[in-house]
Amino acid sequence: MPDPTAALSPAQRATLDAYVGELARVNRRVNLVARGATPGDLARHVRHCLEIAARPFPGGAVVVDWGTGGGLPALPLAVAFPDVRFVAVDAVGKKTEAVRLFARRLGVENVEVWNGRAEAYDGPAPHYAVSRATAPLADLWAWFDRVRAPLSAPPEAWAPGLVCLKGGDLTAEINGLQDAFPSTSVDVQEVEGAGWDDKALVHVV
Ligand SMILES: C[S@@+](CC[C@H](N)C(=O)[O-])C[C@H]1O[C@@H](n2cnc3c(N)ncnc32)[C@H](O)[C@@H]1O
Repeated sequence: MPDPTAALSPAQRATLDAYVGELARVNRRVNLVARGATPGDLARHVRHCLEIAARPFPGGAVVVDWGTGGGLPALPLAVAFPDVRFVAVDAVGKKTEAVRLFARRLGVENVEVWNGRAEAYDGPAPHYAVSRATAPLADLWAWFDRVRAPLSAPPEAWAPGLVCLKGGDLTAEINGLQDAFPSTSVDVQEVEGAGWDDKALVHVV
């Protein structure tokens, strides 16, 4: 797949660099990304999340990030798509507070946070869900399907649905999804990993 950062402006790159600095600083006291992650590791996490930018989200769309942790992938995507509204969801208040702080410090105005379990989400109705390293596909889809709003997207954009980064053997996960939701269809593309296992970009509609 092409370099997901190629289309970013110098200002967007600078914001992402500043985000890596903020993540590194706060990760020392709040466990946002793997303990001991270096700034180089964190930059690879950010780049990995931008694989989701392979296709755009339409302007004005609402995208929910299930289990955002320190803002991954919501914050890098909010920088890449400034006219899309991202809602970063996490059950852990310290994490959503950190994401709120990052967004304020970086001047990223199109990401908001929702603290609580995804099963109980009652924030803005999403047209899309994104996620990385949070839950099996069947859970991610169930959370999204309960609250989703319809949207007609242009052909170059992601078709409304779930776009997530996954690793390992996906066969059991896809079977579990399609047992629970037989009308879903799944597309899997291999993407560059970043030294760990999350090498598939999975799109569910
Ligand atoms: C392994 S971390 C991944 C964080 C981030 N997506 C990343 O790629 O760095 C999983 C996150 O999902 C959150 N989480 C897990 N289950 C959740 C649920 N049902 N509702 C909300 N957040 C959840 C956890 O609190 C944790 O922050």
